[in-house]
Amino acid sequence: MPAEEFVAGWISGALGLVLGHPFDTVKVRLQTQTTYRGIVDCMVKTYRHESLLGFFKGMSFPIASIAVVNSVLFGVYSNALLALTATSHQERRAQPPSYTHVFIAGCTGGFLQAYCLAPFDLIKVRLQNQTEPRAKPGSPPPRYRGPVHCAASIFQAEGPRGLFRGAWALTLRDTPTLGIYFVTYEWLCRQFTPDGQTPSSGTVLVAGGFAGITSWVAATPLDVIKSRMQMAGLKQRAYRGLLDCMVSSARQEGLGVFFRGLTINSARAFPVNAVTFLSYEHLLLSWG
Ligand SMILES: C[N+](C)(C)CCCC[C@H](N)C(=O)O
Repeated sequence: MPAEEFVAGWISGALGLVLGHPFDTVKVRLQTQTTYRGIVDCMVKTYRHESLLGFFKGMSFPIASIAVVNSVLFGVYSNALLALTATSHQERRAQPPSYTHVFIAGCTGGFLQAYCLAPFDLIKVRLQNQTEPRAKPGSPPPRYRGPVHCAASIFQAEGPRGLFRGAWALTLRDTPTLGIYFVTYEWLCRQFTPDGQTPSSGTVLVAGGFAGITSWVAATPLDVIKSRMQMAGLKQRAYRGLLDCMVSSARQEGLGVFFRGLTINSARAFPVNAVTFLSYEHLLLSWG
């Protein structure tokens, strides 16, 4: 099983992640809290109360973990394509796989990465939603002191299953939308590249960026539900399941609730995925 794809996926995931984290924090807060009037309001309040550091809450952990998850995504994707089409990453420019194969491989990668991602994503969302300013004397300490403490507290209170809260919604979110992700990327690359040639860096940036946006647009409704189910059990109300969360969110807040965070998700998706694909392709090219 070729391993370079896993390593390239890890490095490129980490690079994309740092760039996207501030957007991600604003997104999670907008989706799960009702105190903000919009993106700008949330940014201003976060900056005022918590300084720039507020935007980077919960980042050290994703860097180590979500980057590994990205490596599962790209590694499984590439190896699934190898199994389906008997072509390696290098051979695929000359013999491009069909979009059906790309979609199936993307869904496979998406499905497997969702399981690795679930506990890390839960911890990220919980930490991002702690809006207390850092270490102010006299103020009550935040519930979680950091990622390890957060994981341990959830584990203690709810057992290992607690760490997989929202995992089902996450799997439903990621399986089809990562199929869409790779199909969009491949399709755009092929539009701007003469047959059999390697796409230029500019093409990879644009195709990666739009692949990220398309995939996130499709993923946003379930992203909202996922984040809410992950917060359930804390301040927020508890839901009986995914469907209950969907129905009661829509009843209370209208259908618009499913598009919360769409703008910020898209704004984040472009740079993150442009950089992820560019570094992924470059690393694989340079390793021959
Ligand atoms: C499938 N879904 C849209 C959720 C994610 C697709 C893009 C993944 C990328 N690591 C990012 O964070 O943007």
